[in-house]
Amino acid sequence: MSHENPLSSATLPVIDIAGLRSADPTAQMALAQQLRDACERRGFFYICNHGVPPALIDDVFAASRAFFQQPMAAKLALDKKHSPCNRGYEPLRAQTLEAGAPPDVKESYYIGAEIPADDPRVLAGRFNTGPNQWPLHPPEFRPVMERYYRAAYDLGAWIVRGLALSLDLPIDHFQHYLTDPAATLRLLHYPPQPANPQPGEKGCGEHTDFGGVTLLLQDDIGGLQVWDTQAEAWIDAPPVPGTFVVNIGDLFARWTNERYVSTLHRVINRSGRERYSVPFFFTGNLEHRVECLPTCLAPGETPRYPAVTVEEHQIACYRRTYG
Ligand SMILES: O=C(O)CCC(=O)C(=O)O
Ligand SMILES: [Fe+2]
Repeated sequence: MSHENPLSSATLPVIDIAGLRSADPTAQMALAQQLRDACERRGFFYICNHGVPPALIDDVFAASRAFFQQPMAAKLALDKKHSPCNRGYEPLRAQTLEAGAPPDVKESYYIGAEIPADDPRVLAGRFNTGPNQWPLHPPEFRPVMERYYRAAYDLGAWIVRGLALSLDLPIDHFQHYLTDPAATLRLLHYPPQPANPQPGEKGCGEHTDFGGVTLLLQDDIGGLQVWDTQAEAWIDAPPVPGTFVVNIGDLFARWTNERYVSTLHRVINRSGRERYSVPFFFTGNLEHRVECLPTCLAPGETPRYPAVTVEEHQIACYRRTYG
């Protein structure tokens, strides 16, 4: 698929989510309304007042830069190929998010919940479940990423609760999905777009995200673009200090029968500088069965997707983008 259409000047909304955690039902419902509008429109928005300490976010970027700036041999010692559960370093051009396009010009590092090798779920071979690979350099990498993983998980769970309210469901509707989450923290590093790129070559090919919601931190470089179906154009999602970019993933499109859209996006780093970003893919309990929500099926409508477990869905998505 190729969309070389002009850029739209439209902007994505910034939603102040302080009310969500307030335990004030009026504030929560007002917020649910804003989330509903943003999710029905484009499935992409910014959030501010999210409660994740700025110093922690700075530490995440600093540790990520320090890791990627090491010699290749040090990074390859932690190659994700050594991990049965997809944890660790992935070199440039290892993943192809856009079918038919050249591989993505990004390197990355995968981190998940730390689950010991003798845990019954690991012994049973659950997808992406197990211990992390932790680099020795920089020394603060592990404590920083573990703190951030918890903070991002907590925030993601609040967004999912807000989405429940936005769909006229009880705030704890997704409680089973929120237990034992298979959430993935990924560090990304994009070198500048090559001077003579292959046709269709990009930092990150156009794709939708696999999970429930994605919480994205980006540095000040820019390059993220979101496809606007109505305008048939790409919208820039520029860096906005103090915010996360949040987007709906495929699981919410399935739950809502596409009332909430899992929107195409891509990254082209035309800045001439290095770009760093940090997506947190909030994927939830692998055993949870995802099927059309009763509040998303009008009389006479049929579900567009068969029921699927989170695990089955994740396995299919990884297979598709890793050949
Ligand atoms: O780097 C970014 O800004 C976006 C990355 C992304 O879309 C992804 O990893 O799924
Ligand atoms: Fe994405």
